[in-house]
Amino acid sequence: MKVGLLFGSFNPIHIGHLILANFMATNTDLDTVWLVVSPQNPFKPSNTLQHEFDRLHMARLAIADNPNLGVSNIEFSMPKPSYTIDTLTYLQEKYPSYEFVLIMGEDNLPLFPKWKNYERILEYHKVYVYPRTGSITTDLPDMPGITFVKAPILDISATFIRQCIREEKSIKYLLPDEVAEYIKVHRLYL
Ligand SMILES: Nc1ncnc2c1ncn2[C@@H]1O[C@H](COP(=O)(O)OP(=O)(O)OP(=O)(O)O)[C@@H](O)[C@H]1O
Ligand SMILES: O=C(O)c1ccc[n+]([C@@H]2O[C@H](COP(=O)([O-])O)[C@@H](O)[C@H]2O)c1
Repeated sequence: MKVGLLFGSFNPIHIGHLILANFMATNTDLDTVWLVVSPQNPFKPSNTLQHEFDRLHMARLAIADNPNLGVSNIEFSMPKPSYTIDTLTYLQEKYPSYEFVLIMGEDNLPLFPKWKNYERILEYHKVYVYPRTGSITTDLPDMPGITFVKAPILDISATFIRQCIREEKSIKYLLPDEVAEYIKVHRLYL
């Protein structure tokens, strides 16, 4: 089984993540895509970060009706911040017969050479990159094993959604209704 792993803060999950993950699961050689919710990205401040259990719950709500996608909370029981190489190693030990492919949006690529043991990630795993606006991917070191997937560009981000909520603007259609309702009921991101 070939499993794509989309690591992210999902703060909150939005249709960009969902279209990306579904596209990878249905238009590439991947059998399924798991969204791995990271408690703490080593490179991101935590001041705007919603509690990890809220982010996990929203991710589960968002993919509930999609058999192509799964959600993993594997990093919740691992040391923080969440280093992807450690999670990949752990998952590979847990599921030795699976092939794990790392999925990322193009915006993550310029900083990828600064990730913990990124060369080891490339040695053991393929990486599929989804295009994203505003990403500068020139002057990167030669990174074999990276595939750029041709797919529709989705100009949407969690930052924009958090800003809409703060400014009391509508977030309808930017994320699934169930997630919007959860955010409203629990008064998140205000
Ligand atoms: N619209 C998008 N197009 C392509 N990739 C995306 C998009 N949104 C998120 N991703 C990718 O999904 C993964 C998780 O992203 P993340 O949870 O940080 O979302 P985000 O919208 O970038 O959040 P934020 O705005 O808070 O930085 C990353 O690899 C990111 O590049
Ligand atoms: O392993 C690393 O050194 C590393 C450095 C930066 C980011 N990451 C991971 O990349 C993922 C993308 O994060 P985010 O916040 O952009 O959704 C998230 O799972 C982080 O833990 C991992």
